[in-house]
Amino acid sequence: MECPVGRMTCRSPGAVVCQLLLTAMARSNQFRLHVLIACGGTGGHLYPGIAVGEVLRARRHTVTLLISEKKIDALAASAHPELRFEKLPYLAMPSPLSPKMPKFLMGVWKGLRQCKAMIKKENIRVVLGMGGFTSFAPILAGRQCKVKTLIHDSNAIPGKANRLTSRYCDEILLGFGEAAAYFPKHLATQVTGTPVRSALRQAANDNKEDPYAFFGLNPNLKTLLIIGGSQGARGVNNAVTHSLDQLDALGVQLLHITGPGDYQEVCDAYQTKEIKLRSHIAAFCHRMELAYRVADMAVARSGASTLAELAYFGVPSLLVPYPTAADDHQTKNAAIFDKAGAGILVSELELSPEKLAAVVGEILNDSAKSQRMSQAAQQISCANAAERIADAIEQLVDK
Ligand SMILES: CC(=O)N[C@H]1[C@@H](OP(=O)(O)OP(=O)(O)OC[C@H]2O[C@@H](n3ccc(=O)[nH]c3=O)[C@H](O)[C@@H]2O)O[C@H](CO)[C@@H](O)[C@@H]1O
Repeated sequence: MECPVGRMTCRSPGAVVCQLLLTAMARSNQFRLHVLIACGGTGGHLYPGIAVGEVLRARRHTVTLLISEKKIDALAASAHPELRFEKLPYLAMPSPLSPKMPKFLMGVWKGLRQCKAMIKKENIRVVLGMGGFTSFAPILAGRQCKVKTLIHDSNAIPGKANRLTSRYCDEILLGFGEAAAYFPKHLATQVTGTPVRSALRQAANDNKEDPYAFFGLNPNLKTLLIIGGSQGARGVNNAVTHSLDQLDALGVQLLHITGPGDYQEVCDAYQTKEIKLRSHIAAFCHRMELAYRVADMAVARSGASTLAELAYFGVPSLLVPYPTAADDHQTKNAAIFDKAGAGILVSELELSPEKLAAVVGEILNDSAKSQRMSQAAQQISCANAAERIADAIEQLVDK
């Protein structure tokens, strides 16, 4: 662009101002980055990726989200037509001697080629991996194309894919500081928290929509939210359906999000129960912001995004870690909430109907306790995690 005062002497104040303006404009163009966010495979990777994508778009960067071919990815992406999603084959790493290994390696190779082509063609300058083996090929491709690479791990024990790719990364971002110990000591880590998507953050203080009316629930009753991660949790569903009589006796109403796989079975279990009349059962909920607003308490798995959201909304919780999660990371996630006084950790093995109802009653019938837990949850919330990750990306490019 030609400077309108280009003929002025270079020392004149007008020329200095013009130079400053041109530098600022060049900088802002340079700062319109194209960022590739690899975040498929599960809601726990996808939703934080979406949250970061939303902040980057608001800062006028271009964002492409790489997701897998799994149903949950399509379901989550369908609620975000404003974002660009591209698919990569889903890759779960098998054990080293498994006959599935050649297929996995072939998938990595294909993903690597696809990502490298995309990075070069679309002038992508940053690759952010949100964890899982769907991040593996994009991070390697970013490294090979010499663009900036970052990973974010939202669990207290990081996943295998992130541990492997960390050595190819310029920056390691964490949901919980506890995860730092699992990365090589010479690699620097930064705790950002786990991002919560904007629909949830905007709705936290929005009183325009009546969440009770949305679910057909009674605003005068205490509400127990039951949620088992993005794909539901059989262990949590079973524990709750076996406790319906005890929960009925507490006089609470239930908002039970079952996950698509268990929906029918859960509905059948409620069929003959009184409490069915005070319950809303859904296979999947696209309006989690409304669910958290009605929740006086939650019975939940301890996936990182669920925890970040419970903390954001200050919902006290009974946390039932997924017993076979990799390296038992959900137990370590839940232990952080338990220690902070934000949740109560009960293993799936210990969760009898009596225990479940006792913990629910203990929290919902004691308003001082539930208030303390709610405040403790809000205190450990990193409300601006998405902004912190976007800052880390911009600062890295600026280096
Ligand atoms: C079984 C397992 O290994 N799960 C892991 C998976 O997350 P997984 O997807 O199981 O669970 P998370 O709790 O992290 O995320 C669930 C997300 O799904 C959303 N949601 C859920 C149900 C619904 O009906 N609607 C909806 O929108 C929630 O708002 C939340 O954003 O990756 C996470 C991040 O590495 C880990 O912490 C979890 O341990």
